[in-house]
Amino acid sequence: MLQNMLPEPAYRHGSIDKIGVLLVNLGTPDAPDAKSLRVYLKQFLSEPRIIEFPRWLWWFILHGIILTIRPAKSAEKYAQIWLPEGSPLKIHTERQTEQVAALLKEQLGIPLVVEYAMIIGTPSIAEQLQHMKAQGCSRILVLSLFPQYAASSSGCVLESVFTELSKMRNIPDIRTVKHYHDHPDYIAALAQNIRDYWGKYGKPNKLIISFHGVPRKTLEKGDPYYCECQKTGRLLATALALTDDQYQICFQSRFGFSKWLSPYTAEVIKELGQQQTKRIDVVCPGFVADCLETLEEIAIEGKEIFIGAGGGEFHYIPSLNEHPEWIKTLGNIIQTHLSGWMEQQALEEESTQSRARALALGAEK
Ligand SMILES: C=CC1=C(C)c2cc3[nH]c(cc4nc(cc5[nH]c(cc1n2)c(C)c5CCC(=O)O)C(CCC(=O)O)=C4C)c(C)c3C=C
Ligand SMILES: [Fe+2]
Ligand SMILES: [Fe+2]
Repeated sequence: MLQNMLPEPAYRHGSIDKIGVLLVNLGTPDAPDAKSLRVYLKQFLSEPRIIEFPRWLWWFILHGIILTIRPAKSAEKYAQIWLPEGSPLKIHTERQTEQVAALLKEQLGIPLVVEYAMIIGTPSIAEQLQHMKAQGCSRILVLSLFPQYAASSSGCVLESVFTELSKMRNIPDIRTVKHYHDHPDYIAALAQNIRDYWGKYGKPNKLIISFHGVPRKTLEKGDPYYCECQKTGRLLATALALTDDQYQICFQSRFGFSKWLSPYTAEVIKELGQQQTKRIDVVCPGFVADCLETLEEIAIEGKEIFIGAGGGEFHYIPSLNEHPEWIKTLGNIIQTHLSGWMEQQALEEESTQSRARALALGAEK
């Protein structure tokens, strides 16, 4: 449909094309207030890959109930974790992007354009793809920052990317990373982060490995998310040499009344509290940046549940954030997926330079 194509920057002969890397995370509200939360939740909960429910019925539930109650309640939660510089999710994603860009520049010696985008809110995937094209990127690698693939997380990233590409006249070469749940470097970074924590604060009686939940129905419909979470959890426990009774995998953040993946983190924590467990540590390997779901739901609410039920010490182990092993891992995953492109880029640069030299010689004569 030609008339729907987006305007294109003018084609320039002989310009050196660049390679771009786009890191994508979920997105976060602009401020911890009810107005910003309303905008954020409306966009989030209108996404068909997040809410698989008949559209017309959902429209009434969303506008009639959820968007009248939830924004104020969620804003109060966000206010408890908001940093002076802004939302933790955004701050960590920005820092990860800057740090991996610096690492790749040092390792590869050729300039890459490294940006981040969000599924919900800003900067959007659409605007960042356009921005990268405007900077001359003719090859773009999109890395979904969710380690485990779910239709509602990495699936959303891929759909947004392909929708935006479908509107372009001059479509860049594109590569995508949909998951890396069992990548040895990711598992090693998670294990190192935990060992660093235990080195400072000692070890718990049990390690709770908690992932964001999704509706149970999605597993029955073929979503690999549950199995990928189990595999990450198992590999992590093996890397830490934990026995079966020293760890438990569970799922948090249930939304609504339908069955979600289980066991539910809140119930597991409560039971361990009731059994008067001396100490539990919770880690959330599905979130590579700390956010509302880790800092509020686990570190604040989870702690209240455990202590309230009679448990002893509760520790939340921070996400990978800017851990050096994680930045190295990101760099390694990116480099693996750029294979072939780097060599092509070097050849193109060489031929553009020799053409420029030949033209300059011709002009001298
Ligand atoms: C309503 C259904 C939801 C599905 C399905 C879902 C999947 C899903 N989400 C993440 C990661 C994050 N979710 C975050 C917040 C959040 N999640 C939902 C609902 C669903 N998520 C809501 C309504 C919210 C908003 C907060 C609230 O009102 O409770 C966040 C935190 C964002 C932040 O700003 O800090 C993350 C990250 C994954 C990985 C996932 C599927 C696997
Ligand atoms: Fe979520
Ligand atoms: Fe939550």
